[in-house]
Amino acid sequence: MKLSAVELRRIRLPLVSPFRTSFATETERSVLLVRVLGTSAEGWGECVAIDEPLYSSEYVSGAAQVITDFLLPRLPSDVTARALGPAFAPVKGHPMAKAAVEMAVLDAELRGAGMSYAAYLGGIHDRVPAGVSVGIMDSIPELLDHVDGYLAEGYARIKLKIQPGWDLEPVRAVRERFGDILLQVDANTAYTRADARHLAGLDPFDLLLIEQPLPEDDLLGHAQLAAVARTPICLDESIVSARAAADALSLGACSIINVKAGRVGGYLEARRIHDVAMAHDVPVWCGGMLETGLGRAANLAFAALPGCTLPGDVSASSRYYTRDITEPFCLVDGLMTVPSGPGLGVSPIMDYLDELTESSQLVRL
Ligand SMILES: CC(=O)N[C@@H](Cc1ccc2ccccc2c1)C(=O)O
Ligand SMILES: [Mg+2]
Repeated sequence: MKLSAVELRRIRLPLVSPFRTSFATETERSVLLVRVLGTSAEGWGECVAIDEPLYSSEYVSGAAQVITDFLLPRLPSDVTARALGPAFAPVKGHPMAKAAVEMAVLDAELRGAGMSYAAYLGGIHDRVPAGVSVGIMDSIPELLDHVDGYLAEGYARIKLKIQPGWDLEPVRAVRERFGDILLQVDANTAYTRADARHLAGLDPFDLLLIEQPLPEDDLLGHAQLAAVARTPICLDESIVSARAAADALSLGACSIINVKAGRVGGYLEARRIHDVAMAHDVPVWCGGMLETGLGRAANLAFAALPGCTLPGDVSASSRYYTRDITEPFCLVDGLMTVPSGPGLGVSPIMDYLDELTESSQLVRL
C-alpha cells in the first residue's frame, strides 16, 4: 500500500477520576494519535506512552519525535504492517512509537481488505469478559465503594494497584467484603527482592496473580520470589518482546503474562507473545494503558485470541472517560463486544477529536 502522508495529533482527555498507581497519579490522559493516509484507506494508531517516562522509558513527546525523525523516513514505499518490524529494526527500542505506526498501517491495510483486526489476529470470541483496574485510594472505605460499583457494573475481575504500605490491608478488606470474586494485584515494579516474605503474605487471599512486583529488569528476582510466594507471578513491564517472554517463562520468572501491544512494538509481536505463551501452556491476558476507543478496539480484538484465558484490562470507555473519541465501548452482562468491522471497526468522531486536538503535524511522504 502506498502512503501519501502521516498525521500526528496530540490530544488530552480528562479522566473521570484520578488514577493512582505506584508510579504516578494521573487526572488526564495525554494521547498521541497517528493517522496514515493510504491509497485505499486511512488508518489510525494510538501511542500508549504517558507524558513522563514513569511506566517505561518512553514518553509522549519523545515518541512523537522518534516517529517523525527515525521511523517515517524508514517506511518502505509499498508498506504493509508485516514489513514494518524489519524496516524499523535498526531503530533501537521505542516499542510504543513503533506500535503506534504499525497499528495505523494495519488499520488502513485491513480497511482496504475488508478484514477486521480480530479476524486478522485470529480472534475466536465475539465477546470477551472484562476486568477492571482499581487505583490506590486514600482509604479502605473509599476503595470498597469503588470495587462495589465495578462489581455492580458486571466486571468479571477486580485488579487492585498496590505499593508498600497499601497491599495486605486493602486486599484483605476486599476479600472479606466481597468473598471469592476474581481478584488480582498490580505493583508496577514497586517492591524489591527484600520484600519477598512480605509479598508471600498475600498467599492466604487466593489471588489470581501478582503483577510485576519487582523492577522490569529483575527476572532473577521474580524467579526467586516465585520460590517463596504461592501467588502466581504475572509480568507486564518486563515482557518487551516474544524473546523476553520465552526467557521469562524458561527462567520461571512468571507463569502468566499481561500482553500490551504498545509495550512490545505492536499487535504482530503481541500475537507472537501469545503464541509463545500458548506453547508453554501459560495463560495470557490483554493489558490496558487507558486507551481511547481506538486502542480499546484493537485490544478487544487481541483479547479474543484463544490463549487469552483470563479477563483483560479491557474495561468500558466509561471506566476512564465521560466521552470517548469513538462510539463508546460498553460492558453488557460483564462482556465487551469485539469489533467486527473492517480494520479497527471504529473511527474517531472527527468534530469531537478536532475539539480535543492540541496540535497536529502532517508529514508528507
Ligand atoms: C490499566 C492499568 O492498570 N494499566 C497499567 C498502568 C497504567 C498504564 C497507563 C496509564 C496511563 C495514564 C494513567 C495511568 C496509567 C496506568 C498497568 O497494567 O500497569
Ligand atoms: Mg501492569
